[in-house]
Amino acid sequence: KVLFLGLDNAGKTSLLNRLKLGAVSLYAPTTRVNIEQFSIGGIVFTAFDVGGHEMWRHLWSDFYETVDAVVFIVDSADIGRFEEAKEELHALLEDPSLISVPFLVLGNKQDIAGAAPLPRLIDTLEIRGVLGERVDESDEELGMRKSAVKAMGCSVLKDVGVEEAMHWVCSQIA
Ligand SMILES: Nc1nc2c(ncn2[C@@H]2O[C@H](COP(=O)(O)OP(=O)(O)OP(=O)(O)O)[C@@H](O)[C@H]2O)c(=O)[nH]1
Ligand SMILES: [Mg+2]
Repeated sequence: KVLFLGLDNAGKTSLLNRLKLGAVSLYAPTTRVNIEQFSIGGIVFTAFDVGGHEMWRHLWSDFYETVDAVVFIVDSADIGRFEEAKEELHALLEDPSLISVPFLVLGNKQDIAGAAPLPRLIDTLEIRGVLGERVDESDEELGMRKSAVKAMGCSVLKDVGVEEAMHWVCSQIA
């Protein structure tokens, strides 16, 4: 079970359809949640794609208990919303019920000219200190994590980096 989270317009529903159907089209903003199944590398995934609009974010926590991985998707070109994305991401990383859940931070929309490259995204989201298999216990804020955190870039639209991203997720839950 994998949970797709991130701000509205980040590309969660596009990723879901890329993985399930191998194609993307245009989707209305998600209201509540889409749940779909697909299989990758012999693993059957149930993906929960929860609406990213502020109106739906209170639903995110309904899924924390059941998930094996979180994919947090960021629109790498929407620089004006990095602060908001950072706040939501850090709240998730610090949530006690997600402490043993691996996180993939996915810098989507790398195809857009002017999109923040991955290293810049990592710095802006202030996640350099949590990346890795296991977090340094001395990190005061985020040092409680017991699972891996990884950051990768991709373009769901162009289908670049998506397979690699899901490989990493598979490696964490298999
Ligand atoms: N250029 C570009 N656009 C993308 C990419 N992925 C998604 N988009 C576009 O981003 C917009 C939002 O995509 P959605 O998948 O609907 O976003 P969402 O995260 O599900 O948004 P909510 O349902 O509101 O939470 C759409 O116009 C997509 O076509 C990408 O890799 N590159
Ligand atoms: Mg959506």
